[in-house]
Amino acid sequence: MSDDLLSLRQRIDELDEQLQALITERARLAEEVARTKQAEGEEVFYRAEREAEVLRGVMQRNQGPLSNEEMARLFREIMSACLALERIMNIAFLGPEGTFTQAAALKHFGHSVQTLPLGTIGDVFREVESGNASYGVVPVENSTEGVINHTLDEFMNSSLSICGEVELRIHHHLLSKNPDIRNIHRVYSHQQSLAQCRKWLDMHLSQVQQIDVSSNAEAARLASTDPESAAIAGESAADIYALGYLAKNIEDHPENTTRFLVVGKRETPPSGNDKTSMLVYTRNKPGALYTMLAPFAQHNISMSRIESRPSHQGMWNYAFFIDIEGHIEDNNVRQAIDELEESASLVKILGSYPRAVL
Ligand SMILES: C=C(O[C@@H]1C=C(C(=O)O)C=C[C@H]1O)C(=O)O
Repeated sequence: MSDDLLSLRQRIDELDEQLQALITERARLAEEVARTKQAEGEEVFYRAEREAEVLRGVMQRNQGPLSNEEMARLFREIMSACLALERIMNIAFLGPEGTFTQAAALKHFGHSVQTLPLGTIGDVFREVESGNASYGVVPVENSTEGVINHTLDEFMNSSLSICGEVELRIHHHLLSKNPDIRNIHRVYSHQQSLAQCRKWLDMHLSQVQQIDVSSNAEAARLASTDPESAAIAGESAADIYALGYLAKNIEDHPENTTRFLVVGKRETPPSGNDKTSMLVYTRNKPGALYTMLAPFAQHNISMSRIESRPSHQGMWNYAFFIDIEGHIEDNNVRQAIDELEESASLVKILGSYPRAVL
């Protein structure tokens, strides 16, 4: 080994030692925070708003060469490990193991949590409501396929609050036990993923049967038992079921992103850069939508999403899911909602939460 390389490695060793000592000191402080919370009778140890603030600080201070996201991801894991000293959290998600929802849960909470796979979006809500899981993670919209109605509908009857959002770039791969694409006769995947790879499938596997199954992870499991088949799924499913890659990143839109929501029992205080989601029921009368939206315009509040769903409460009533910028504790948001309550049949605040950092 050259002297140059040797001395560089010595410097790295010294830095690692310092880093490790600092991480240990940080972990001790987190333990002290836990004792303080306990002494103050606090039951909730996870603080979404504080974590968002820490991660934003990391990104603001970063000057490269690591990207902001890479640096924040490292701190994400340090915080996750520190929080696990206070309490190991159980995170319910739309399973099985290996779904994108699990990847979203780990992206948001880091890897020092326990993830609990559940069969349906409704089960995720029930498990958090009953207290068996601390938080739940469910998909809410995809940039190519649109909104996930099951999730929106659950909010109509649930008392849970949204306490976070996660955005995940979705990359689909063609995975199989078989090394030769010419031997593939069936492709398994969730119907949304088949739709997201439609052009690629038409071009490369137009003669092959497409089988729509309950999740991408289930597709990967099936492909692991059937060597004449392939699955369209993500990287974690490939790892879990030991499948090889026949083609990578086969999604039609490279910017394909899915947004997930984190639900819990606690309302989240302001983090300094927040969003608020609400459900607004209106009567079907002329100008209802216009009247509903006017307070947001008057108070200079940006709206990032509006979706309508049948309210299931009388044939002509609608429920609108609205996301705005700002926190319910901000004056302008509070005022706009007070005004909105005068015209709408019902306004249900689903939660104010930090805008996705990572
Ligand atoms: C240490 C705390 O508890 C948890 C751990 C955090 C951390 O490691 O920075 C931040 C927020 C909490 O989820 C805290 O509340 O400050």
